Amino acid sequence: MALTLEDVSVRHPQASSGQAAALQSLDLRIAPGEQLAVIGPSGAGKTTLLQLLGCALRPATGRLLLDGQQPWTLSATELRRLRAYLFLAPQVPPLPPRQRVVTAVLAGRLPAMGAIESLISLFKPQDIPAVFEALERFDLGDKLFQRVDRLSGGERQRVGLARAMLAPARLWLLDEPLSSLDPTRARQAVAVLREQAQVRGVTLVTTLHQVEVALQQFPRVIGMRDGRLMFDLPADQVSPELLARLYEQHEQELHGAAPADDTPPLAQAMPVVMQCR
Ligand SMILES: Nc1ncnc2c1ncn2[C@@H]1O[C@H](COP(=O)(O)OP(=O)(O)OP(=O)(O)O)[C@@H](O)[C@H]1O
Repeated sequence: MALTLEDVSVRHPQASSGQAAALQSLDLRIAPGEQLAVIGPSGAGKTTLLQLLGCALRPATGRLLLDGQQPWTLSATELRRLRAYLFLAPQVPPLPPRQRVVTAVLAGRLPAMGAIESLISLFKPQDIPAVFEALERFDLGDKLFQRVDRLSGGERQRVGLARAMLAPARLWLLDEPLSSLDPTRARQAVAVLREQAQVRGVTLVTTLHQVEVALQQFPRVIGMRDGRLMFDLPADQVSPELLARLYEQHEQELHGAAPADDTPPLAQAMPVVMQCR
């Protein structure tokens, strides 16, 4: 899927009137099948950018084009059809705690299913081999029939990523997909995601706090700060000076520490958006 942003600004509906726009005058072009990482300090607008691309938030000004179409000018039916091709994975996957892993992963297929098929899938999982294969890619084949609430945070996050393998999407938007993974698992997960995106011709945009992973494993890296694009470069052209400027006054985030998060634990565990419909 091709993505174009022309002078786009975005405001969160809940933002106070004095609050600056979360995205400001963004111009961006992403070709079909491209893979890129978005980095920047906490509050830079990375998640907002994914929400915009996933049609969860609409531009306040400017134009967003997905495969040449302006989603917000489409009819409700056409928008729903377009959203079926978008896979937006939040940092904390919204997995129902009592659900079996197999059902949770199959939920990735829901946008391609009719109502009756969806219901059947909920009670009698279909195509278990495809789910097993998806889980195996993330080293989770033995968790197929495990309950979601018996998984560790890292396992849950990988189940959320395995969902992408079942989704009929042409655009994967992954928000901090590695935040609960150790460095080895993180690298493996990125390798799987990149390989599978390439095989399927899927465009892949991911936000990352791990700057090293972004630079070493992605061909194109976007640096954001204060809702603006600071740079958009091939990874090998992102210099230490650029990074120092991007993370000025947030140096601990550049050097691997997760940003301080004062969100209460319950709110962190709340589901956000997995599939835009
Ligand atoms: N629901 C919301 N209502 C109002 N303002 C919001 C909302 N979500 C985010 N913002 C604001 O929008 C700006 C961008 O936030 P965003 O979550 O996109 O940043 P981020 O780069 O993803 O940060 P982090 O790395 O901490 O996840 C911030 O100033 C933030 O306070």
